[in-house]
Amino acid sequence: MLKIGITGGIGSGKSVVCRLFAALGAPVYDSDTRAKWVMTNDTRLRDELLAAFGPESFDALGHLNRTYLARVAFTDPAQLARLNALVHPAVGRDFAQWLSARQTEGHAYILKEAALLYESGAYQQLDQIITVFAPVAVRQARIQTRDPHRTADDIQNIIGKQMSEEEKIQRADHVVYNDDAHLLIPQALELHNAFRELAKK
Ligand SMILES: CC(C)(COP(=O)(O)OP(=O)(O)OC[C@H]1O[C@@H](n2cnc3c(N)ncnc32)[C@H](O)[C@@H]1O)[C@@H](O)C(=O)NCCC(=O)NCCS
Ligand SMILES: Nc1ncnc2c1ncn2[C@@H]1O[C@H](COP(=O)(O)OP(=O)(O)OP(=O)(O)O)[C@@H](O)[C@H]1O
Repeated sequence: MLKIGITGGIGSGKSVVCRLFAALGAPVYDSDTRAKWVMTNDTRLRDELLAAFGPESFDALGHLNRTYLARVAFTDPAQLARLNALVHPAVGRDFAQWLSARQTEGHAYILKEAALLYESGAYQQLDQIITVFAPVAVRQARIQTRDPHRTADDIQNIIGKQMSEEEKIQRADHVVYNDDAHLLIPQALELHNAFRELAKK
């Protein structure tokens, strides 16, 4: 079973592309979603987050205070590094459990979606990497529509904390162009068929 990574900057369209692969039957692990799940449900990690970032990290109902953590982490590289150092290993363990459960289901390949595949080092455990590309202006417009609470500065702040699209394109095995100038479904179908063929070897 092939392990395929899919990455791309904020708003590039990773999740949309992953939904296409899911429609074709591929299991998808969404690191962003699972990161929030482990931050809320892994008691050891919760305690570490509370110790590192204070009681504001969670609301009275025990839900992650994402706005607070985003403000702390995305405006201070040292705090972001601290958050990543706590969260990424927990996501790595969670992914390993998810992956072992997929091994016996007969899939040709699985997808691991993560904005930070290269930055977190997670790419080293994967067979091939797809990066989803969209011009920064397209990405900013998409995020301002999807996340009205994020200002242009907020988005720029996050973009500045992620590897450049150019470097991701250089390092990736495949690029999906999600720039409003290329159709997505043919690109996903072509990769789906290529991975199925590769898995037979
Ligand atoms: C700081 C948090 C709580 C903010 O949550 P919020 O819902 O506001 O933002 P969300 O998670 O949707 O992320 C917004 C955008 O920032 C990007 N992003 C998320 N974490 C990081 C990070 N550590 N470094 C750079 N970009 C990041 C995502 O790709 C996304 O495009 C959350 O991003 C977080 O816990 N990040 C640290 C854990 C992490 O690295 N997750 C990413 C995959 S493992
Ligand atoms: N080709 C497209 N045409 C129109 N809207 C799109 C297209 N691709 C993505 N979008 C929209 O842009 C927004 C960002 O897409 P998506 O959530 O897939 O990006 P992402 O890379 O997963 O972002 P993040 O890193 O923030 O999770 C979403 O609202 C999505 O519906």
